[in-house]
Amino acid sequence: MHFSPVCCDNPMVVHLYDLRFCCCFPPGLRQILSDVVEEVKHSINKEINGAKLLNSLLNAPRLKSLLQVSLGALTSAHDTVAQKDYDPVLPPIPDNLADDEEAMRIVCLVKNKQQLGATIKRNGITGEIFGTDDPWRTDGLEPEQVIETLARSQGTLVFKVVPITDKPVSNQTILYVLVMADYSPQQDPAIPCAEAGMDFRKGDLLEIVDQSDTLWWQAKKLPSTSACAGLIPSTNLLRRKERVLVVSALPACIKPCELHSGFFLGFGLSREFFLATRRVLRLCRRQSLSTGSSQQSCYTRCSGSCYSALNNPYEEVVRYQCNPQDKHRLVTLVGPSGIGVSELRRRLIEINPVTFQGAVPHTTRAAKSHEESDKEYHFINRELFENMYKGHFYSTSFDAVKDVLNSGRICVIEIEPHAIQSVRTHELKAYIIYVKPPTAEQMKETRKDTQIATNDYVNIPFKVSPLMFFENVMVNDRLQDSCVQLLRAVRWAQGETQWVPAN
Ligand SMILES: Nc1ncnc2c1ncn2[C@@H]1O[C@H](COP(=O)(O)OP(=O)(O)OP(=O)(O)O)[C@@H](O)[C@H]1O
Repeated sequence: MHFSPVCCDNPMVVHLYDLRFCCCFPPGLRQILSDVVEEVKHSINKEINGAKLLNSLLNAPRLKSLLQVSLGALTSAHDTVAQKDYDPVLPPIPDNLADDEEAMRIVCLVKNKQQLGATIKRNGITGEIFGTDDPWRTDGLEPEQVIETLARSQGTLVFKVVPITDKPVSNQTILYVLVMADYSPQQDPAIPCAEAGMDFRKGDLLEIVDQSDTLWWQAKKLPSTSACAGLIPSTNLLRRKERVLVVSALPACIKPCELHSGFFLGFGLSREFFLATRRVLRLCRRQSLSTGSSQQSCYTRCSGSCYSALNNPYEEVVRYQCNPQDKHRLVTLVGPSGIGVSELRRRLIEINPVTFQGAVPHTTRAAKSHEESDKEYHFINRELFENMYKGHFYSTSFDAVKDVLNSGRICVIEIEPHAIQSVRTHELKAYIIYVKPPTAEQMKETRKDTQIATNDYVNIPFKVSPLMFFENVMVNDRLQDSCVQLLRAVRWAQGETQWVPAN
C-alpha cells in the first residue's frame, strides 16, 4: 500500500464531491502523517511478521494522535462546508411555510442522450410552470419551450423543488362517476406511466379529481381512504379503447359478423373500423329495441348495454338522500321469465297496498266486460301503443309510473333488461333489483305445486351484462323468505343515502 499526503493551495476548502480523493491537512498534521508513513516503509523493509506489524502500528502513539487529529480536522471541514454557500445561489426558502410542510429538496438528475420523461404542469391561475433556479428560469416560458430545453440538455440537471406556500385553488369541480367498462393500466401500452395508473371494473364508483388533461384524468376509487389519485383514461380516450373492445365482444349476439380481424390491431383506428363499429352498434341497438320473442336471447345477452357503455363509459352520479317531501324511488324488478318477478311484485303490493302500487299497463286488446278502463289496464289502439313503447318500458308508460309516484306511493314495476337505461334517470332514481333463480334442486322443490317446467327456467341463458346497474341481487327461493327480503330491500332503498344518475 502506498499512501502519500496531498497538499493544495487552500487547505480549508473541502469540496464535497472530492472528499474521497483529496485530503487536505494543516501543516502539523502533515508532519505526523509523514512520520507514520516513513515508519511503515521502514517496517516493511525489515520483513517482520505481518500481524505483529499491524498490532504495533495500531498501538503506536503517533497513529493514535493522528486519528484524533484527523477526526478533529474532519469535523472542522464539515462545519466549514455546512456554513459555506455554493453555486448556484438558490433563492431563500419562503419563511411562511407551515410547520408540517415538507422541506425544500434539491433534486439532481444526470441526463445522457436518452429521453427524459417529465410532466410539466402549469398553474391555472398564476400561469407559472414550475420554479427552477438561475441560470435557467422557466418564468415566462411556454410548457413546450421548457420541454424543448429539457430535451436538449445533457449532464447534470439540478432542480430546486420548493414546497408550495398557498394550497392550489382548484377550479375543477369534483365529478363522481359509475364506471361502465373495465380498465387495467398494466395492459395499456398507451398510458404514460403504468405505475401511476388506476385499474377499475364495471360498476366501480370513481371520484374524478382532475380533468384538465384531454387524455388522462386523475381519480380515486370510492370508498377510498387514500390521499393519492391515479391516472385513468378520459371519457374520449376510454370511448376509443372501448370501441375496439366492444366489437370483439359483439359476435356473440350479432350473428354473421363481417368485421375483419385486422380492425383489432392496436388503437390506430381506421375509417373502416369506425364504419364497421357503427354498423354493428346500430344492429345491436335495433335488436335491443326489438320486441319479438325470437330475439329474446340476443337482447337479453347484450341488452343495449354495450351501446350505452360506449356512449358513456363514465356515467355521472350524485349522492342522494331521500327527504320526506321527495317522491319515492321507482322500484324496478328484472329477471328471467318464469322466475317469479310478477309474483314478487304482486305480493309486495298485496302486503301493503297503501304504500305500494303497480303502474297500470297499456294493452291493445279490448276490455272484457268486468274490466274497468284505467284500472287493470289502459286500453289503447295499436298505433298509439307502438308509439308509446318505443324505447320505453313496453306496456308501462312513464305517465303511468309518474301517476303512482305523484300519489305518494312507491311504484313497483317489472321491466326487460334492455329497458334498464330508460328508467335510470335522475327523476325516477330507479332502484333496480335483479331477481335470480335458485339452484335447479331448489327450483324443483319450491315450484312443485306450480304448472311451470322448472328445468326450462334454471337453464335460461339470461345474461344481463349491465350488472353494475343492479343495486340489489336476490334469489327467489322460498316465496315467503323472498318477500321479506324484497320488503327489506325496498325500505332500505327509500331511506339510505345512495348514488343516483346525475342526469
Ligand atoms: N318462490 C316461489 N316459490 C314457488 N312458486 C313461485 C315462486 N315464485 C314464483 N312462483 C310461481 O311460479 C310461476 C311463475 O311466476 P311468475 O309468473 O311470477 O314468473 P315471471 O318471472 O313473472 O314470468 P313471466 O315474466 O314470464 O310472467 C307462478 O305460478 C308463480 O306463482
